[in-house]
Amino acid sequence: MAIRYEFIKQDKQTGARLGIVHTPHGSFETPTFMPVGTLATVKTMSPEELTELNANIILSNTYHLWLRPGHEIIREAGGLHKFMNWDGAILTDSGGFQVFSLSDLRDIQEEGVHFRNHISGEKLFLSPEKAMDIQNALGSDIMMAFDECPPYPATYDYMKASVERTSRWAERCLTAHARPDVQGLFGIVQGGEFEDLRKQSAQDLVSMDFPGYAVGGLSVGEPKDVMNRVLEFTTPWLPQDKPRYLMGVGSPDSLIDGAIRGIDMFDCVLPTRIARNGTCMTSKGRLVVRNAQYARDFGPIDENCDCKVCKNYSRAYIRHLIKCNETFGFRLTTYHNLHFLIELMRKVREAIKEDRLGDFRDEFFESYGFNKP
Ligand SMILES: CO[C@@H]1O[C@H](CNc2nc3cc4c(=O)[nH]c(N)nc4cc3[nH]2)[C@H]2OC(C)(C)O[C@@H]12
Ligand SMILES: [Zn+2]
Repeated sequence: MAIRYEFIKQDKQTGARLGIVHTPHGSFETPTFMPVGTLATVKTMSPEELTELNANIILSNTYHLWLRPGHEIIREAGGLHKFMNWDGAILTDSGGFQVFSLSDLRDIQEEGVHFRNHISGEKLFLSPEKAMDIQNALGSDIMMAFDECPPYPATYDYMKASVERTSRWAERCLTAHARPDVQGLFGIVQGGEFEDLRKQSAQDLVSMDFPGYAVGGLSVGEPKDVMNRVLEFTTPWLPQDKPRYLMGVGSPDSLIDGAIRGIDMFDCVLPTRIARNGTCMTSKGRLVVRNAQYARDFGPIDENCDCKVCKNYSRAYIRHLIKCNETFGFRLTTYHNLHFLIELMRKVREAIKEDRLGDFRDEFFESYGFNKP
């Protein structure tokens, strides 16, 4: 079996679950946060540092690797694990979202999507079969079905037609899947904020019996209360014995609120992206370390953090590096932000074990400043 989910327990205070996902490249406890490595690298981090951070699964991307360096090169290299020297688990997104978020001149047909390469401008075509061929070449442990992530907001009629096409595309992905023995394929639930369409999408995909399910079409600009409401009426339609993955979600409050609503896996570019402009996540909220107020601050980014960055480097030093555009500065803020989110998910799992995730949420939100009006 490529991917197997082991349900361990549900938190008594909330809908959060403790589980383990087993993959051909190792097992990991859930809920978990997955660092994003779009171009076969989690920007500025080495595989050894990712292991040191206890990152056991990372993301990469069909669309981006198809364009550069080309999936055939990665196939010849022996697959993505070998190419990037990463022996943990890898999940690849299918390109569905990237085509819609990065490219213009999109023409969506039943067969697939015609669009323009966002780098060279050349015309390209991506279909369920092509997306599966690329992911088969990459050899990721978890592959995503090729779907449409509709723009937010979208009309009911547009969303209904899109959900029905995404379900037909999911069927085609299952047919085109070459290695179900070593690669797990997740279906992606769509439907926007329409409860009946989310139910229809989930039921369509569950009837195809995927080894795992993603909730797509969120973190696309909708307010957080809309995301939370959509999760509340979507996750109950997903099987308890399969992993649930909320795509593109990464702020600390959304991770906790997603876990509370039954989500097991999360990914987002947020921690690594904001690190590269000198913004850090801390137990007291965001800290923009490049700001002048930290020029003579010789304390750590976060005095409640035990990461090697907070143990060995000061805000003043990191601010200096960032201001001088020194790569090492971005490595320090990235390492700390990834540690912060990975450590946050460890605390969430601990709270589930002790049936107190609701209390943990209140304490964390208070400290981080989310409850401030
Ligand atoms: C907060 O970071 C911004 O928000 C985007 C992440 N939000 C997101 N929602 C997603 C939905 C889907 C989906 O429905 N289907 C497939 N296949 N993949 C998806 C990937 C997704 N990622 C980041 O993407 C950009 C770079 C636009 O800004 C970031
Ligand atoms: Zn730290």
